[in-house]
Amino acid sequence: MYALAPSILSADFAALGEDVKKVENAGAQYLHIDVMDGDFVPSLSLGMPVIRSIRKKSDMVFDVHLMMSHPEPYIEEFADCGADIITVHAEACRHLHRTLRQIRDCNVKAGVSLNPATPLSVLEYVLDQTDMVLIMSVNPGFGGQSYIESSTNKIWKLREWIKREQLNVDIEVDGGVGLNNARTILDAGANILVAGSAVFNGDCAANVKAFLDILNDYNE
Ligand SMILES: O=C(CO)[C@@H](O)[C@H](O)COP(=O)(O)O
Repeated sequence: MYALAPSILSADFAALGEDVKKVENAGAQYLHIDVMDGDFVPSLSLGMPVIRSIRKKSDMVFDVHLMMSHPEPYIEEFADCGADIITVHAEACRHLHRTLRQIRDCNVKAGVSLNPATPLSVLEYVLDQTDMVLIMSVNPGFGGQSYIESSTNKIWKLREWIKREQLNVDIEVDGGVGLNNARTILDAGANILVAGSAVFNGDCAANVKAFLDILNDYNE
């Protein structure tokens, strides 16, 4: 399954509910929600009350990306807010294996994210406990950055590994994803594209449709 996950970090926060409806009505399947703590990343974004509010307005898959140091005490509450997938950073968890179990115990899919400098090897003993790997293709914290080219090779290697082990793990890519590089990223083996500025800058319905046209070629 191939999907688009518009990142609300680039939405208009004064009209967030409307922006969410726009991308949902245009056919986006996932909604990427970045939670930033000002410690793991040098920025702050939004938290549980916002997620609860938009959950009432949307049936999309809520893909909650915790860019937080030590997220463990908050997992249950994010699940209760309506997250369908909770992704934590390998770099931010003291006991990653335990945290992934904790997420799955909430009946939510468990994702692991890797910063650009983090090697795939940190996944060696947790890949079979993981529903999705989120490859950060920018250093996390801000929208509108340029795609780091070495991410493509990382995606290839991870897809080969998942195939070799016959696992069912999604690969999501986040940062600098646009219509210009979407096919390269999908060809490398990703199946979920996060896009912030490439969706919300300009006509979001038309932008979503342009991404879905590409993704549909892979869904066939
Ligand atoms: O996690 C992040 C940034 O840290 C992202 O989800 C951004 O929101 C992606 O923005 P673009 O690079 O697509 O503008």
